[in-house]
Amino acid sequence: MARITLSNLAHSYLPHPKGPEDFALKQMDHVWEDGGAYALLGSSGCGKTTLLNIISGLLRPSQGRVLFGDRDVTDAPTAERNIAQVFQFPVVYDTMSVRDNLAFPLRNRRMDAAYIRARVEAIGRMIGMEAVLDRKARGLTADAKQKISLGRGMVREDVNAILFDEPLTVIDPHMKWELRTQLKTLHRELSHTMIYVTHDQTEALTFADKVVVMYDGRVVQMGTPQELFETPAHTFVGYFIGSPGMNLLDARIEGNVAHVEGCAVPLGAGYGPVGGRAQIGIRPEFARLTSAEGLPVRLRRVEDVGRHKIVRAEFFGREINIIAEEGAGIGPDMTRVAFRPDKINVYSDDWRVAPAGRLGEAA
Ligand SMILES: Nc1ncnc2c1ncn2[C@@H]1O[C@H](COP(=O)(O)OP(=O)(O)OP(=O)(O)O)[C@@H](O)[C@H]1O
Repeated sequence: MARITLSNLAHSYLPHPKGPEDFALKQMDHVWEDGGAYALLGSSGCGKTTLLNIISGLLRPSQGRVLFGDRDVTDAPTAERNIAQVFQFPVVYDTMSVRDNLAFPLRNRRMDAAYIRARVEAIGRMIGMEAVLDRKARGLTADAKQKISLGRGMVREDVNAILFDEPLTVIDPHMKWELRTQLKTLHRELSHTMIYVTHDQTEALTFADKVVVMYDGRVVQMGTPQELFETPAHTFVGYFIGSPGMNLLDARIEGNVAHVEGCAVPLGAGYGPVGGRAQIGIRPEFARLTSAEGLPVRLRRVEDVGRHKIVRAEFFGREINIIAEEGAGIGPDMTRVAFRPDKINVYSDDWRVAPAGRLGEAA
């Protein structure tokens, strides 16, 4: 197992890139700590697969170095990197039994037969296929075949890292939850470095200890699910994570007050001058409808989604979402929305601005 360092890395698929827009991965430095469970989260086309393929050696970066521990592997082929990779669609040998498919990476490395038998049975149990180990893979559903691919990715205990590229796309929703939980358990048992690529925030937040969010070829934040929720470093993180995402409003910041369309919104901290496009960001969970204080809004609709309600309101042509308790009464006089000051984040040109000091603290 190894710590993986990406140093001064960038990648363009073009032979002669002219500017940043020609790079699928913009210049980055990033470290994946040994034994971490990471999710790599971002929307389609942001560079997740490119990054994964550079780590596994399927792709050589056009700039920068890849280190496993202290070893520079930038030019090392995939086979030398000791990486297991699970792809979006199943890769199984149809003519082999489930057992032989699972045993394949171990037999390749000439492991002891008794060890292979025990290990394959343990993995078979983990993916819920112990009863069909001796069946041929041919004729199994796509779902079952993908479970074999997952099992094969995890069968070796001696790999540097396991990379999963949207591995649950073809798995049915119930099994998805179960496999994700099992992957997490397996991570705790084996402490492999695992990098799990997904564009699904639920998958990312339930699997990973640290979520790496990518946007437009860059890592915009690495953090725990709680950090991504409470202090999104970039407006994309605020918008992409959460359901609905963070509310963003253009503002002028003056110390501990944000001025939004002529209304003063108290902030939980003081700020120095905020340049560029200034915005405040507030999660719908920390906004509430009131009749007396806050920004004047027009209620558009209320969606009952089980444990809570999502209130869609409008403020000067922009949507503001509010999450209200299931039993909350929403009367016709509730035409204002107030924010929890300590939960408001401030952004300058999409990047979070650190407060100069919390209220009540020395700045
Ligand atoms: N082989 C390639 N040749 C040229 N451009 C490519 C190639 N592979 C990817 N790209 C481009 O690089 C950018 C990043 O693609 P990548 O597949 O890494 O994104 P992704 O985040 O994994 O997306 P998805 O979730 O859709 O797989 C995209 O603009 C894509 O069109």
